[in-house]
Amino acid sequence: MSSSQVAALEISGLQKHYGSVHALRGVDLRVERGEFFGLLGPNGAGKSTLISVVAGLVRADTGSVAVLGHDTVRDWRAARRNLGVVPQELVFDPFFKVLDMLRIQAGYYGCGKEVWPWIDELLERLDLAGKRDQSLRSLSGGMKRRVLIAQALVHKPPLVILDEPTAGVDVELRRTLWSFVRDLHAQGTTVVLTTHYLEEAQDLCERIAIVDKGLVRVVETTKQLLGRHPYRFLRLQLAGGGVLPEPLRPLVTSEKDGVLELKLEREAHPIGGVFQALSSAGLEIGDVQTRDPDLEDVFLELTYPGTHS
Ligand SMILES: Nc1ncnc2c1ncn2[C@@H]1O[C@H](COP(=O)(O)OP(=O)(O)OP(=O)(O)O)[C@@H](O)[C@H]1O
Repeated sequence: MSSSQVAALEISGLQKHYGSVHALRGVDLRVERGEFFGLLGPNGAGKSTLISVVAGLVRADTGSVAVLGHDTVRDWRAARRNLGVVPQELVFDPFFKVLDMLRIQAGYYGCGKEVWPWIDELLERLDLAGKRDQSLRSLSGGMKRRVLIAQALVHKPPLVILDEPTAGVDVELRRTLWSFVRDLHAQGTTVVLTTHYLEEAQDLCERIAIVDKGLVRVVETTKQLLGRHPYRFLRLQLAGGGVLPEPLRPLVTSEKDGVLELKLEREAHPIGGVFQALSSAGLEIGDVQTRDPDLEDVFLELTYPGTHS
């Protein structure tokens, strides 16, 4: 990955106020071409505002955005041609038929009949082929969401931004969508994803930015993020019950059906020490498991430090 090449997305010094709410406080972010990039953050962090600015739907107070080197204000046409955004909200004319709407949408990007086979492929891949002649208002919420995804891709943009694409959708659509997005990515499309399903982000994204209170707090590879977590978790069941010795009690994060989960600092609390303390207290271990932190643990630690104990 060379920083001398044109980035898929380059965001510099972005600030946005809504009245007295300072939604973006100077966001800098660079997404390289070909990346599968995650944008995570708690509710109200500013992710949707950021995406709306990139999409040209909201104007920033200061700062700039470039899509494949095209400034989204000065060179908005080229920027928009290179970008496909799947928004959270469903926005389209309910009286259009699915196929007509997609062809019209392609026309907005200056694309004609040459993309019709691609539109057919989109309908096929998103399991919409049987709905092509139905009006949008007659579709279920899940089907509408599929159309929204197709709509963002009609012009084959090299950068695709998906804002919470799986919020409230069923397992089948989630699977269809991810298999399709993985294929797009494998063919060279840059993908930026926001999701509250951290498991999805952990599985899919190569690099992740965590946004909080209008600022990018961390940008790291998913592997680095997971590795930076200073804890590991130990689940144990005591054979015949018993009470944990005093020094171990503050480490317990949960207790359910006789299974205790302890959060151990890697350096300060080696697992051997825990076993020794149990044995000195005359306690016998029935069952034991360790768990490395997942993205959810890291996320909570970074965005709500101290509250995740
Ligand atoms: N149109 C608007 N008018 C006023 N305030 C807004 C508007 N849109 C967003 N905000 C505020 O800006 C801040 C950032 O909101 P934003 O929707 O960008 O966050 P988010 O990270 O996308 O949250 P979520 O995960 O809940 O979608 C919040 O305090 C929100 O209330």
